[in-house]
Amino acid sequence: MPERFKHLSVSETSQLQKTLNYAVQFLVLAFSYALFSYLGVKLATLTYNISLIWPPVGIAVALLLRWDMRLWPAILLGGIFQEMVVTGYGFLLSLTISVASLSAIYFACYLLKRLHFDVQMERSKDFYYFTLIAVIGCPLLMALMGVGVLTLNGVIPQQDFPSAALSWFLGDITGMLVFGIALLVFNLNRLAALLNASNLLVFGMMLLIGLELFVFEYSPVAPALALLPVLGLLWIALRTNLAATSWVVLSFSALAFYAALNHQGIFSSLQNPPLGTWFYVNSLALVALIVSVSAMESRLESEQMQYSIQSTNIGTWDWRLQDQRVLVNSGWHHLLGLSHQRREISLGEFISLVHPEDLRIIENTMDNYLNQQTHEFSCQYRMYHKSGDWRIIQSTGKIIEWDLRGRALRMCGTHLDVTDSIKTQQELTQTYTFLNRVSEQIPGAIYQFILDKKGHGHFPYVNQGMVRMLGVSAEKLKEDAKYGLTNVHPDDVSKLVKTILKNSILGKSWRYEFRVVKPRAGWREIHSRPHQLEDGQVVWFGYMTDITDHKHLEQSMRLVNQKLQSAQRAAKLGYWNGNLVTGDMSWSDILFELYGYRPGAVEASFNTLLGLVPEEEKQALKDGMAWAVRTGELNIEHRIVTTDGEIRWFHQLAKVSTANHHWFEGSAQDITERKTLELRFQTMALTDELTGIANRRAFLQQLEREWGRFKRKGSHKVFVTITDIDHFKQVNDTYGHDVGDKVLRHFTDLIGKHIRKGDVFGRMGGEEFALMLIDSDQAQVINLLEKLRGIIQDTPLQVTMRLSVSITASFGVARFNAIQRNFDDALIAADQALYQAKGQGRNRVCLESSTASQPHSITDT
Ligand SMILES: Nc1nc2c(ncn2[C@@H]2O[C@H](COP(=O)(O)OP(=O)(O)OP(=O)(O)O)[C@@H](O)[C@H]2O)c(=O)[nH]1
Repeated sequence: MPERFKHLSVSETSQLQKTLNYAVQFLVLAFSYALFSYLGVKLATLTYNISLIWPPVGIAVALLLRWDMRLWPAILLGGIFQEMVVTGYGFLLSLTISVASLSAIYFACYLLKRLHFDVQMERSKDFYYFTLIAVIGCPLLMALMGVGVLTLNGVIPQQDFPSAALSWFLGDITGMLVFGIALLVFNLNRLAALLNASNLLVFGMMLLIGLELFVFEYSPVAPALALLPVLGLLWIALRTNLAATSWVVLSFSALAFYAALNHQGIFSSLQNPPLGTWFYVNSLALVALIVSVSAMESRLESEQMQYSIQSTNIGTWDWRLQDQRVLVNSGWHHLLGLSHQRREISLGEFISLVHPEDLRIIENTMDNYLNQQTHEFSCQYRMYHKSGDWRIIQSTGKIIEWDLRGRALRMCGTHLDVTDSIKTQQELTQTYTFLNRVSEQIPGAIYQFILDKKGHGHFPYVNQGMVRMLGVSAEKLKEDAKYGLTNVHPDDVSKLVKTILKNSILGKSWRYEFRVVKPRAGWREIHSRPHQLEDGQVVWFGYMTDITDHKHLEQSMRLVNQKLQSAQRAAKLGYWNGNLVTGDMSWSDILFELYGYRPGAVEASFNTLLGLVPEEEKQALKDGMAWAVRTGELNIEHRIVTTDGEIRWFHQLAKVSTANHHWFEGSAQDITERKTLELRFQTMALTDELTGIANRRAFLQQLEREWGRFKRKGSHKVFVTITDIDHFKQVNDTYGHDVGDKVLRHFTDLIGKHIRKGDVFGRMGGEEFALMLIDSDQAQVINLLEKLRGIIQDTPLQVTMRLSVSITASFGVARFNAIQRNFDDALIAADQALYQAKGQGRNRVCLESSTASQPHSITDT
């Protein structure tokens, strides 16, 4: 419960409190039951201890109804006490009478509770229930049972049964009507509210009248005096409430009975004063209570009506047609900004406040009503407000009185200021129209879709776009969402329905594509998000677009892409882009494939690429990338080892696209085939085809490089040797050119096997070869050449089983030296030494003259 309503709530009571309450109430009920029994017997006993005033029943019923029905044992206890102690019956008889009384009392209370009886008795219905059940029914039952028990037990002779029962019945009626009701509706607040001057005056007068009842003996004016309390009580009943009336009735009755029983006052001269008093008091009480309840009920109703009208700011008017007066309430004045001074205005004044243009409307509406074409007068017209505005008033009324000729005498109605609500309505209509127009300009459709708990859907709102796209009228869509499926492609209907139901459960943003066959066959896309309403419905607000063109474009794009991919695959060309500083990259699918991966199987990055590159090339690739970052261009060839272990060549070409961010767009092409060919050509260009060793050009390139090195540092030792097979022409001539070729290969094989890796061996042409030896001493060189010479001489070529060919070779050696102008000079010097070796008989090694003083043979002859 909110904090501010806390004071309205009934505070919780603990079990102990409840028990204590019960105990106190029990004692009060038992005690008062016994006490008032005693008083009843003492005050108004007729015969057989039967009293004409029997308050205990009233007390018992009132307290059971007000407090707790479970208090019934207190009644039993009080009853037994009373019968035994006050009346003097035996225990069994007392118990029997008490049980009989209790059962009648309990039954009456139970019946009232079942009828939802309200103890405040604010409605006449409750008063009549109480009168019938508690005031008449219960006493009748009790009298019959109580007197019956006494008669059966011989306490009352049978012939006295009717009179005793009647007395008992009458006594209980007084107890219920006078005591019971007073106790039932007792309410201090309601009593306190009556303490004003006029009420106190009437109460005082009533007291005086009461005194008169027993002070004066019989007088001729007694009947007239007896009427005075009737008037006083009626005044109280009409002007006050039931609580006050019932207590005045109680006080007055007590006085009247006291007077009657003491044979005093105005009833003392009656033939049967107590019975006369009984009838007087009880009829007076009944009338006063009925009047009080009715007056209170209508007062409460009119108060409720009045407060309701006040709280709603409704103006009321009451038009008396005979003299053209109009009675209006404060709300009516308030609506027009007038201060409420006059309850009554003339019809002329009323009409003068109506907008002249609206008088005709009022006349027509009134005519229609008077001609019984409408069941009430209801129309809107403008009335002048004190602030200078015209307010729109909703006026509703009905004729409530006619004269004998059927002419209207009085018409009542209400005024309600509907200016603001009409303005709001107009604004809403304008906004709705505006939004509708705007929505028609949107290149799509917007809608509201609701799915109820039973799975039934409809579109409370669709714009014209929706009608165009689905080819179904807005009315049909509003009626049932199933019409929206009319033109959906048959293959897509069940999928669409399923996804709607699924989305209603998931409650997430939703996008779905489906096909329609009419009015423009193609694709539609819906976007929306569902909201679960409190009543279990799901509502979507969304939009729909025609994506047919987009779909066609997408399809052709896909086709182009497929072709492009095929072309790239054929060209072994992949694309990438990325930041060459951070190494973040993205690769095309083809590039993944070229690197040996499934697309997306690894993270596309520079590091992944680097991981594929052979160890010896990693640095070169890094350098290439760093160079690209500086220059904005990348052009590098490198190898990678694919996941299959295959070595492949790639050519990376890229240009920077966003310089600040080192963002490059590039391609990587697998150039393995071209590269292999290129390398083969390169090798061929520098290799002697017949022998497979370096050709003249390759040898001279190397020689030139070494010459450069020699020139840079003088200590560099380089020996150049020219060697030539002796009498090779004879070999050719004798065994043929093919054998000559084999001999040449045999010769190079022998030398190749015995030189170091760093030495360079090349064919200078024909049967002439050159050998460059680096970083060796002269002695080591001579030793090597001598060794080679010996091996050649001693290792004939086994051409066939029968034919072996022996050869010898001559060697001319020269060393790079400072006198030489270039490496050619060294070659010439070596050639001269060879020439000398040939001249000295061949199969020998000769050193050129600058190395020795004269070219001289090293070989022992
Ligand atoms: N089979 C074969 N013979 C070649 C090739 N190139 C050159 N020749 C031959 O080598 C021979 C060289 O002969 P010569 O220059 O007269 O020298 P030689 O016969 O070796 O005599 P000396 O050098 O003086 O000992 C010629 O007969 C050339 O035809 C070749 O590639 N294959």
